[in-house]
Amino acid sequence: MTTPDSITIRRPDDWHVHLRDGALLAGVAPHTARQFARAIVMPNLSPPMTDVAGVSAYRERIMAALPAGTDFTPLMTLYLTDHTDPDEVERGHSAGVFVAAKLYPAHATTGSAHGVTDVANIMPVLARMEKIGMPLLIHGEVTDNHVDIFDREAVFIERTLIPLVKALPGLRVVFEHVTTSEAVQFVESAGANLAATITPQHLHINRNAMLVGGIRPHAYCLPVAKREHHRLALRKAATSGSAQFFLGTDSAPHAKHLKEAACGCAGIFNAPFALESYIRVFEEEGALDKFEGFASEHGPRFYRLPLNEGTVTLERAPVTVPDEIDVGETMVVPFHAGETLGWRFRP
Ligand SMILES: NC(=O)N[C@@H](CC(=O)O)C(=O)O
Ligand SMILES: [Zn+2]
Ligand SMILES: [Zn+2]
Repeated sequence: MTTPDSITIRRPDDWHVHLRDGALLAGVAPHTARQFARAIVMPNLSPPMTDVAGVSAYRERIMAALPAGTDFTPLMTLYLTDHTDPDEVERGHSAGVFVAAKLYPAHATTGSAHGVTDVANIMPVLARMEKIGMPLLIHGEVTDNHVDIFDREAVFIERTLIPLVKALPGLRVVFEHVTTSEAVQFVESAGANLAATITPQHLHINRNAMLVGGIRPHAYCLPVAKREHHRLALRKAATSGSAQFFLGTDSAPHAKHLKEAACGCAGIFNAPFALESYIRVFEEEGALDKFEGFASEHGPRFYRLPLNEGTVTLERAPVTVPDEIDVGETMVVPFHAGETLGWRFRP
């Protein structure tokens, strides 16, 4: 229901999030569990989550880190390496331990050192995933030193995605955190087996936010924010009503001192005000009626999971995002730090 003062939607899910582990987990996970019924939890821990036992134990740690009575379901993922065994993938999927597997090109992003060096190495795994209907989630950037960092997503489409989709047309693929008009066009032209997640930061900022007036590490994530015309293409895709685009925050907290450093970490912590951030985009685009599809319907349909029961409400009210958030052991600077957003989340 949408009124001028509030909007109530089916409970949403976050289809791409980093909940971290160890000392950070208990400070980070409740922010996601407060807003979302379910979340696709990324496996790029140290060491990465590469087998059934590891993913299963991580799931237990997540549940143990949440306050008692929290109604939240982590949807776990497997981290693919050059050595992943197709039988292990199928075993974990049929046991319900992981719902999807994640392809990180080696050295593309945070925690990807053990990723895949060449997609050719995992073709038997991907063929098995196609057969059992298990989604493949992709960080879509090439890592070639000769390719400019702002072009790495577009080049990945040409070099890797197009051949992959051609070789395995039945494989269901989520192109994660898309940042370019090329990615939007590719997804739209690829058909129903392809979908994409879009983060709040890539809807709000272009690369100027990171580089004008000084270097701003808290606007740095991967894939890096691009030119304005790309941001506009992403806003159009997210608010279009197309079932191929859905919510995935890519909330990726790093300690403040690790971002404000000579070599700062990639990742933006947006979980605490994720829905407030997204809804502002839908409002600005005159597309509040498309918000529920993006946040609560397109994702579960692609993953072939039931839609959530229950609702959440966002009401118009000024909400100021704190400069820093204590996640237990350390402080993290959230996305929109110090800004006032126009909506308040009500569970
Ligand atoms: N998005 C990021 O900039 N960082 C993510 C990794 C990722 O999703 O690529 C992280 O784990 O920190
Ligand atoms: Zn990524
Ligand atoms: Zn991510």
